[in-house]
Amino acid sequence: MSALLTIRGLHKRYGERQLFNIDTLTLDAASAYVLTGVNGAGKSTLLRILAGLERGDCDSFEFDGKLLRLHPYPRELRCDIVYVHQHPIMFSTSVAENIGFGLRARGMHGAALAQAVDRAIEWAGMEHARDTDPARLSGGEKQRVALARAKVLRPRVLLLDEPTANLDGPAREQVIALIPTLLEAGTTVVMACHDRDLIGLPGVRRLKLRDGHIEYRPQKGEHDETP
Ligand SMILES: Nc1ncnc2c1ncn2[C@@H]1O[C@H](COP(=O)(O)OP(=O)(O)OP(=O)(O)O)[C@@H](O)[C@H]1O
Repeated sequence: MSALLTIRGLHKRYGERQLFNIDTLTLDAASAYVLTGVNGAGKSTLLRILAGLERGDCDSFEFDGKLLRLHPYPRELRCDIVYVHQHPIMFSTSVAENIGFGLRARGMHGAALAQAVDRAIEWAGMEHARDTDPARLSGGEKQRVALARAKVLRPRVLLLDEPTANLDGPAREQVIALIPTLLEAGTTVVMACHDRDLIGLPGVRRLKLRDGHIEYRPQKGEHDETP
């Protein structure tokens, strides 16, 4: 496995409070991780820093073999690293428009755009709501549209912030079922979560944010049983 992203000395402060000071964070290409930690440990903040949505400082930052700065955040990384919020915000247009928005912004149009949107809608199982205003969707459907909207951009890294939070029953299971297909596409996926079913997905490695540091944990079921 080769490292896609390596950050050394990643630190974040809010005023006097040091939220974390991570020696080394390494994400391999085409790999899946869960990021666990107690409420307030800084999981969302870490993902948002990696996506350039929040400022973080570090000693060195390497992505795909290139040494980059974390701040100001490199423009080209916005295509490669995509963050999906646990309560995604969408335009009050249609599911199809929302999924196509990022591709249009990148210059795709015509048949290629229509085909990519169709495939993403099918992948998310949202054919029934293609022309529906996302405001009318259930929480699980919104999350699936948000995943499709991110996947269609074909990022190298997808950062999912509590993708199953506030979902239960079939809605939760449908979202969990989509995750392995993201991995098959060769994307590196990092999921901040407390969901044992996500943590237990085959091949998913565990990172735990504790006391401001990252602990690399064995995969579920391999060496220990701690959550
Ligand atoms: N803009 C901000 N200013 C000051 N403190 C902040 C700010 N944003 C987040 N925090 C604090 O940083 C800490 C980490 O927040 P974060 O949302 O990253 O944690 P988390 O591990 O994702 O928590 P949860 O599991 O509850 O979602 C929290 O104590 C939060 O209150």
